[in-house]
Amino acid sequence: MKHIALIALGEKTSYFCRDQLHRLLGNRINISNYYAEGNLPQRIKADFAIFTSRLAYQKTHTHLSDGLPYMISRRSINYHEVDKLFELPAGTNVLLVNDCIQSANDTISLLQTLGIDHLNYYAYAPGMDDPKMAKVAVTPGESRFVPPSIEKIVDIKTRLLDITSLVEMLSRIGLLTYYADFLSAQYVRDIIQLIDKNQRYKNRAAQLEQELCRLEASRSQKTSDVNLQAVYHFDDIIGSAPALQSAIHIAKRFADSDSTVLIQAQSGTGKELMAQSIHNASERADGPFVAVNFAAITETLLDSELFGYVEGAFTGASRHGAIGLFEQANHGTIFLDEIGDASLSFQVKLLRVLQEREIRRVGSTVPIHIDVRIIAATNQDLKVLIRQGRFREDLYYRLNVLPLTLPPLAERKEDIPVLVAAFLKSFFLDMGASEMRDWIKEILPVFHQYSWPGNIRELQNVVEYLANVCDGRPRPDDLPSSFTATIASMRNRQGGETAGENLKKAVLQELAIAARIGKHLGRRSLARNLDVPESQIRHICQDLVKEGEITLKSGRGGIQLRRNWSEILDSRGDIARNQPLL
Ligand SMILES: Nc1ncnc2c1ncn2[C@@H]1O[C@H](COP(=O)(O)OP(=O)(O)OP(=O)(O)O)[C@@H](O)[C@H]1O
Repeated sequence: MKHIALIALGEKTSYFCRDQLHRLLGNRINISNYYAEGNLPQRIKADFAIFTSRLAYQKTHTHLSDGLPYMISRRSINYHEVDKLFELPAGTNVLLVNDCIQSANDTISLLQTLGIDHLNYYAYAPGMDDPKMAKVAVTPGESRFVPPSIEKIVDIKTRLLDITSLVEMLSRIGLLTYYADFLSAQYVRDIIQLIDKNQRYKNRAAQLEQELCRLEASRSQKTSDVNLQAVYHFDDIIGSAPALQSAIHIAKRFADSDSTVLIQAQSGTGKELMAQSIHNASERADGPFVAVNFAAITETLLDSELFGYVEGAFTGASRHGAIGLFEQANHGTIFLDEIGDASLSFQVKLLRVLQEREIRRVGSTVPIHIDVRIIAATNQDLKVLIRQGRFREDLYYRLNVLPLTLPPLAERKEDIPVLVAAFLKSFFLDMGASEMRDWIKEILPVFHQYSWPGNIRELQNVVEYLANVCDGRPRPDDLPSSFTATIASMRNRQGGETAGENLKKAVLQELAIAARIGKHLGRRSLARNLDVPESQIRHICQDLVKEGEITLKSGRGGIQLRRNWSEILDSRGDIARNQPLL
């Protein structure tokens, strides 16, 4: 697996861009993210390094290990956020605020290139005089630099790594053809969504679609290079929890069959891992395994991606046409991931393919028979989508022939140590078993308490994060901020338990001190002496009865010590020391 070091100036950008890479490239590339202000190791080791800005490069490049190839990424605006700008009236003066003047000017050029040119932009960076030209500031995540005269801030959030830089990076690490379709789809979808926001830009959308076609055409010329292999086997699935073992047992039975499988499980639980394992244990193991992610492919591309197209099917199409993913999966397995995200119109087409086992290339009426095993997966509840009218019931029944569910990590926490050990092994090749036990010691109780919404993928990321930021054994406070609430509630509970124990001791000592002078105390006197509510004293007394320390009788002298007062006072701890004797 290729290992990329992503290096930013600040922590926020570092995590933001890392998430962008994860979203675009999935988990087949190992990404370690660093930032100049914080977690830089002495020597950054990886297959390739990408800096998020020239400034990040200038401040950190001395940490690169010798000969490590690198590039400085260009940055692009965040298409999901930029539609906020359409809400500003044409001709509005806006201060474009960024961390340095060059970045501010770059952002202005980018916005103008995208046709968002109905605003009058003035570049601004910290250290400059406030031009007092505008009441509105637009900033990509740098609102802390906005001058005080500004009345309204439009934050278009941290800038993304630019697509052309990502293409360059993938090309330099030899993975461009593998990711080309994914990248083009994601990129073009974002831009088209942006442009759809405003009627004014519809003409440009048409142009972009032609860009889209060119990308598609160049991608399809290279489809023979696409990696069509499933790399995982059942033996790679780590964990002995009964719920997981029973899922593996069922999946192995499914591998013997050729029927359609529907895997329903939370995100990051190993659906693709399971799909690949089924394929590799099936009779189709020597055939291709093709994964299609419906959350990543734009509607415009879907038909040509899945069914292919013939010469002249659309502007920019390759002269020779191209085969689609269904045809590429012939004699193998197609993995339809995130099937819940497929549009209703595409669901109709899919249903037809499932029924007829035939496809037609875009621009052609000739049916092509395909011999493909289908494994679909989703982390959504398809029954709910059906009720909401977002998923076709007939397609659901076509897919749900062999249903498989995978347990979330929260339901198999006993597997956490072995998963952590496996993930650690990929960072510290020579780490022994006892070293691993030692490494996890202090954070394991937190891991057991945490809810793991991102499941195994999240655990994998957390281990990678700790392996990068901690020099020795990680402590709970080293964990990322998603763990803060869990750690706080564990500490509160511990605090509560200690407070309870202390109160018990204090009650016993009060009773012993009174007994020494022949007095008995009731609950009310104890509550008054110790300044706690009587209800709490009642609970404590019930606990002390269970522990055999006191007996409760009705009437005066109701609370009786079972041990001699001197024994209790002799063994008194810190609590009693400051309390006056009666
Ligand atoms: N039981 C397991 N043993 C080892 N690694 C696992 C296991 N389950 C998941 N993983 C790892 O966790 C990551 C997520 O797995 P995978 O992509 O298969 O999950 P998914 O359910 O398909 O996720 P998504 O719904 O987000 O597509 C991968 O890196 C995978 O190798």
